[in-house]
Amino acid sequence: MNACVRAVVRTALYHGVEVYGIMRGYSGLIKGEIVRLDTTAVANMVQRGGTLLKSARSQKFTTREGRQEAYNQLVHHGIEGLVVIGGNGTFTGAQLFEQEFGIPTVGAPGTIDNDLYGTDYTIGYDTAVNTALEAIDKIRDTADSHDRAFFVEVMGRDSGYIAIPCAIGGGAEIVLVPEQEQSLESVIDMLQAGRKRQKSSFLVVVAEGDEEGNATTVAAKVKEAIPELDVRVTVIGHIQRGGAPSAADRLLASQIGIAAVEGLINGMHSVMAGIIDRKLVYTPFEDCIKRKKPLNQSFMRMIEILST
Ligand SMILES: Nc1ncnc2c1ncn2[C@@H]1O[C@H](COP(=O)(O)OP(=O)(O)OP(=O)(O)O)[C@@H](O)[C@H]1O
Ligand SMILES: O=P(O)(O)OC[C@H]1O[C@](O)(CO)[C@@H](O)[C@@H]1O
Repeated sequence: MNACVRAVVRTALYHGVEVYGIMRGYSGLIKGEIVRLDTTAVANMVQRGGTLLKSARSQKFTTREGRQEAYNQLVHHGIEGLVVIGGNGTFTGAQLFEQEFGIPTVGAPGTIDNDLYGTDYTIGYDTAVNTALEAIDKIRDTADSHDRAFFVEVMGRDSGYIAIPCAIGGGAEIVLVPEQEQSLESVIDMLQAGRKRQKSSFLVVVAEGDEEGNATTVAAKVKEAIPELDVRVTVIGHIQRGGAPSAADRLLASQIGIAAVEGLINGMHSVMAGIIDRKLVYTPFEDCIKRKKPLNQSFMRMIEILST
């Protein structure tokens, strides 16, 4: 996020536009936690994880009264346009806010989950995948030397975008994702088939939102069905949300930050800046919120082939 904030600030200043940072998202907007940002405020930030603006959820912004207070703060500070970084919820709020109060807003896709329509990748996703994969590589050493079956849970809320590259890159036998139904019986069958082929260790990547349950639940059910299997569970957790951003994320965040500000300056509003097939695109919030980014089915096939 920091790399995106930095790009937004520097682009605005480059075009002679005054820029303010709003602390803690809509919550800080309502409370007037608004600070003027100059170029030094974002110096030494491109390589840092997290966000200097902090992050918070705001129940109050979902109410008309809360949004009125937010608007009053913008008027008070003379702010005429907004760049919002976030996911579906952030854009839903921004769209409503713009409809009610006419403040032009451009969005930047900021979530590790990569589940946003209108961009191939979201800011933070590549870093999260690399972090999870690094952990999986280490887990594999134990799986291999101790002949164990590891069930590794990765983040992604209701999506399997993090799980899939982790499964392919981590050499997993099975991946469980919310977008695709896969019965527990089929998981058990695949593990049994592997055992018949004298396979001694297994890696199953489970997206946290999978229909069959989280990694702990799935592992317990598998253990019940195959008691001989030495089963372990690892939940990778919030380390996926932090750390220095990858090169790809720094580049993406910088491109999007520039595009968001230049979009606003050029009169765009209620759109999200994204990159599709390496090209900059602006997608209406309406589509980002309502449409689903389809899962690449060829990736699922790859896992099946590569685990043979
Ligand atoms: N229906 C809505 N109306 C008004 N504001 C909303 C609405 N939904 C969400 N928001 C505002 O947007 C904020 C961010 O939404 P949310 O918590 O869903 O995160 P997000 O942007 O989807 O990112 P992520 O879930 O990936 O962290 C909420 O705290 C809330 O203030
Ligand atoms: O830190 P919290 O509030 O528990 O949220 C965790 C969720 O946020 C994300 O990290 C990003 O949306 C999801 O992958 C995860 O389900």
